[in-house]
Amino acid sequence: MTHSVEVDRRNLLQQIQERAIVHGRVTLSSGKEADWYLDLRRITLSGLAAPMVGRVMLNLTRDLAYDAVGGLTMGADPVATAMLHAAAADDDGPALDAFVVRKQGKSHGLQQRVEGPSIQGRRVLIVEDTSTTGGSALDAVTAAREAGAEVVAVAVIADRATGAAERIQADGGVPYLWAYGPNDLGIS
Ligand SMILES: O=P(O)(O)OC[C@H]1O[C@H](OP(=O)(O)OP(=O)(O)O)[C@H](O)[C@@H]1O
Ligand SMILES: O=C(O)c1cc(=O)[nH]c(=O)[nH]1
Repeated sequence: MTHSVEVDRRNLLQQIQERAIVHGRVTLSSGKEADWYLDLRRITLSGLAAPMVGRVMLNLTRDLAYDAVGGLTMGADPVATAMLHAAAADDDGPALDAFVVRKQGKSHGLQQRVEGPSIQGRRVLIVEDTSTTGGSALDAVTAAREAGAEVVAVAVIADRATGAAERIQADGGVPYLWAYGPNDLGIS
């Protein structure tokens, strides 16, 4: 089956608006306070929406050359695997591996921080479900570089327009792409 990028983008946005936006006072990962929250796990772990996430994120990053995708567990994990499956479903496109960056290195087993097929010497994309300060994505950028990868960019489903773009570009030295911003989501 072929999928229209515009239809996917529209349908995914509708899913996010209907199911993931939560209004109310919340404390964020960074310790900052906010008046709204995006629970994108309701989207990336949805059987209906996850395939759209994969296709929209592949399309968003179509001009970049990379062959593995991952980020800081756990928000990034279903984004990366959605992209892996979307790439696998496309007979014309190249295969894509996924990887998981642990929040801390493991102290037993192989004691790795980055799990999955080796990313050493490979061009990789760092993903997130959403970014606020960009700190989680930057943590993953650093871990991927320490594992020997070349990071080509960071891409997120939804950006909150709270400084992540500037920080990732300045401190990470890579482009930052997002599929939807607050205006798209209807939040200001
Ligand atoms: O840009 P930042 O300020 O780093 O915030 C964004 C991060 O916050 C959320 O994860 P959270 O830390 O809640 O952990 P989780 O992925 O384990 O749910 C989200 O999935 C991002 O990883
Ligand atoms: O900054 C965060 O922690 C954060 C913001 C948001 O909207 N959604 C989320 O899962 N985390």
